[in-house]
Amino acid sequence: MSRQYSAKVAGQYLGKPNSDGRYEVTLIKGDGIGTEISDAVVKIYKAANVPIDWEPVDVTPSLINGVTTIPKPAVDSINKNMIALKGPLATPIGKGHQSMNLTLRRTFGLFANVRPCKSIVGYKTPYENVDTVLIRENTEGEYSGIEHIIVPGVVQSIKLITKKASERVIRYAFEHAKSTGRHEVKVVHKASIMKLSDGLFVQCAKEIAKDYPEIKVTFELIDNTSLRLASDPTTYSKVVMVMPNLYGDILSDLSSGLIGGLGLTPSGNMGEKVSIFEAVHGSAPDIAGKGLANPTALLLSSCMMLRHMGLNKYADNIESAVLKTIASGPENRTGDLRGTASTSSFTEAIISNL
Ligand SMILES: NC(=O)C1=CN([C@@H]2O[C@H](COP(=O)(O)OP(=O)(O)OC[C@H]3O[C@@H](n4cnc5c(N)ncnc54)[C@H](O)[C@@H]3O)[C@@H](O)[C@H]2O)C=CC1
Ligand SMILES: O=C(O)CCC(=O)C(=O)O
Repeated sequence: MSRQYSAKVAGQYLGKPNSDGRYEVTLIKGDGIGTEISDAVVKIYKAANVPIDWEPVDVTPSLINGVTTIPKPAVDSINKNMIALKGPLATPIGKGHQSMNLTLRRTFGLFANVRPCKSIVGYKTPYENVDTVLIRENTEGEYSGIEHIIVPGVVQSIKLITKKASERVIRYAFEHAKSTGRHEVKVVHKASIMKLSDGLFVQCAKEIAKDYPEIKVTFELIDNTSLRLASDPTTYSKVVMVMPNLYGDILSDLSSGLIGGLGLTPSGNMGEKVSIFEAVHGSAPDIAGKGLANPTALLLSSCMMLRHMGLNKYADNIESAVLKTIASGPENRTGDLRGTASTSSFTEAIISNL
């Protein structure tokens, strides 16, 4: 029943267990539904006897010299453990501090955001056998945060694309394809319009592809990819998609919609030394505090994390229990999956299926 959500290709996990064979993992519970879904993960890990001790940290942002900054104890904990599980962090719209999600990715050089999306057996949607893998450049592009007011009523936002960041995420995508048996890397872009920025991304891919003659490389305009994903996602089943930041953000939400929504899709932010695993979704303020949140996406992200740490048997056990629970019927599913379960009754059902 294992779905093998794995992201083990970039920097290897260098953490070591203590003398009792246990690992320390930094836990950022997050905002909105973050506490509810993180508590579900902690409870399930305890029941599954996963040899992990959580180190919870606070990432409330502070502005130091006008720069959004992560509290030092959180930075120290992540640097020490080299691995973290993160709930969603809310970002104010059109004002306020910069995104802490992006700040974490930049601070720890988490250059590749791996977002797999696979149909859940037993939960029917109009799309069957979805099995996509999308890798999003995670440190620059449209999310560089370089914006100016030129004159009132005219603003400029700079999309920064560098050879260095493009090359490392594209190489990661080829390595990922190689290690997971996917035979094609599809570079998603809009170089017809952004001839220089996306053009550089495409050019880097053409160069790197020469090092991987066994992997086919193809190129597709982002608008075409959106159409084809919504028409027949199975054509992407043997493919690893790689793309600049914003495209990856949008296409991964679109992909979630194909299999039942944001409550289901995991991700891993991969760096050379540190990696942080989190759901694709945000803090869901519309359902926060109501016991309605689906913890599946964070749980599957944690399974990616366990496999990155080499703790595969625990990942398999938890993942199987989650999928079995969802397949067992609407009374054991949360409302986003047209079910009647609360976060806590869903969590108990998973525990009984471990
Ligand atoms: N990586 C992160 O931490 C991310 C954070 N955000 C932040 O989250 C906040 C809210 O953003 P939204 O646009 O509302 O997106 P969202 O992903 O929080 O919610 C979109 C819709 O999906 C539902 N949903 C999401 N996760 C769910 C879950 N686990 N179970 C059941 N339903 C779920 C929500 O109820 C809502 O209807 C914003 O402040 C945004 O900046 C958004 C995306 C990613
Ligand atoms: O911080 C945010 O709100 C954006 C995060 C984001 O782009 C994502 O995780 O998909």
